[in-house]
Amino acid sequence: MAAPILVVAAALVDDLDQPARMLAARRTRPEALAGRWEFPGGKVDQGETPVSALHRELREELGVTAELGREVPGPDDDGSWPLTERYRMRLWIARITEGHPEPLEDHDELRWLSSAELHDVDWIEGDLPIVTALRAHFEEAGSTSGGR
Ligand SMILES: Nc1nc2c([nH]c(=O)n2[C@H]2C[C@H](O)[C@@H](COP(=O)(O)OP(=O)(O)OP(=O)(O)O)O2)c(=O)[nH]1
Repeated sequence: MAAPILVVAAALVDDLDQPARMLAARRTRPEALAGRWEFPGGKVDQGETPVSALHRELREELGVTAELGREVPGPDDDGSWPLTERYRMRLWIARITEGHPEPLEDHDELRWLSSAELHDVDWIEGDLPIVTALRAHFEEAGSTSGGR
């Protein structure tokens, strides 16, 4: 079987070091995924690096520029998260530096979720372990912020 296709995405947060809120996006297509929530991003095109693909996707989908923080490593050898048999995903924590996010392409709604709300939306199945990992990261960041 062919190697799974690489998707790149961002966990956009309000603050890279002390994240309190993260942006989730609701998909409009394909039909099987419409209405499910995900991390903004998309496939890496031929000739693109994963990081340049991610900047392009954020610009196209949300109309924003972002600075990337650390990558959230998944269990695969290349640091990716398995999504399905067809796709694997690398994910970076990121912060918007220019623009106000709008659901320009592929999404019809955006929501900023607090750490306690991270599981309140209907995530695409393959994203659930990532959301759980991020929640632990948010809580850890919160507990080291001196209760701020
Ligand atoms: N962007 C993104 N895709 C995800 C996530 N979780 C998940 O299973 N996927 C799947 C959905 C899609 O089948 C695939 C990514 O495809 P996409 O449709 O976002 O990629 P793209 O923007 O390059 O799409 P296209 O122009 O080629 O249609 O990965 C996620 O959190 N974010």
